[in-house]
Amino acid sequence: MLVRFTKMHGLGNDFMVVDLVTQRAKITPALVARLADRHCGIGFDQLLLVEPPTDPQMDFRYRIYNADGSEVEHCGNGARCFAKFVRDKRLTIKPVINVETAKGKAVLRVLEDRQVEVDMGAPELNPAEIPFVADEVAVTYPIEVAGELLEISTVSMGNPHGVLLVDDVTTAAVETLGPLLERHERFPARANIGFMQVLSDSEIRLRVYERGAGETRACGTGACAAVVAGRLRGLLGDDVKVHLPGGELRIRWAGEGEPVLMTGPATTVYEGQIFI
Ligand SMILES: N[C@H](CCC[C@H](N)C(=O)O)C(=O)O
Repeated sequence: MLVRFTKMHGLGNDFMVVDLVTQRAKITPALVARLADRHCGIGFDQLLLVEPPTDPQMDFRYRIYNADGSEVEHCGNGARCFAKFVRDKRLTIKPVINVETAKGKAVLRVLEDRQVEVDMGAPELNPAEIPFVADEVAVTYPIEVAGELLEISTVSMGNPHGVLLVDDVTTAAVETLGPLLERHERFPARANIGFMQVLSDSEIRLRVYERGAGETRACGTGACAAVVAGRLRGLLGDDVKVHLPGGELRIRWAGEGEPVLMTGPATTVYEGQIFI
C-alpha cells in the first residue's frame, strides 16, 4: 500500500505526519519502528496520525507513536506541527482547532506570525496519575539511581515526566542518567527525563531524554513539565522562555489547576510517499 506522508519538525524534534482522514493505513508498533529507522526507513522521533474524531465536539483525533513503536498520550512539538498540517492540507480552515488525545484534549491556535499556541491542559501532579511510585504528592522526591541520591520533580502533561535541576545543561549526565531514569522502577510506564538549568525566573535551558526516542533536539511536553516543576519549586514565574538545543519555546503557566500554554514554530520539510 502506498501512503502519503509529510516530514515535519518542531525545533528539530522531527515527525512523520500521516493523514488518515483521506487515506487508510494499518499502523502497528513494528511498522512504526521500521519507518523510524534513520537508515532503512524515513527516520523520525515520533509518528503523528491525523484521524477523524471519536468525540463529535472535537475536530480531529491526534495519535502519537514514539520511534520505538510505543503509542503515547501527548507530544507538544507534534501538536504545533499537527495544526500547521491540517490547515496546509485544507482538512480545516478553523484558526482554533480542538484535538482529542489519548488522555484528554488540546486546543491549537495558529497565530498571525505563523507560530502555534497550544493549550496543553492542566498538569497532573498526583503520583498515581503520572504514574510515579510515591506515598504522597510532593514538589520533589528523593530517588536513587546509579548509586546517587537525586531530587526529582514529576509532572504529567498527559505523558510522564521527571525533571532534574542541573547547574549546566551542557555538562549534565543526560546520556547516563537519562536512560536509567527513563526506565526506573518508580516510573512504571517509563518517563521522559528533563535536565533543567535555571537562568532567571523567566528563562531556563533544558535538555530532554525522551521515553521511546532518546535525547531529542526539543520536547514540548518536557518544556511544559520543566516550567511547572520550576514554578512549584519557587524558581520560576508564570511566563518562561525555554532554550532547548533546537530552539526556543514560550511556556506560560498561571499556577495549579490552570492550563499550560506553549507557543512555538512548526516546520514542513518535505512531502513523500512510501509503500508500507
Ligand atoms: N517521548 C514522549 C512523546 C513525545 C513528546 C515530545 N516529542 C514533545 O514534543 O512533547 C513520550 O513518550 O511521552
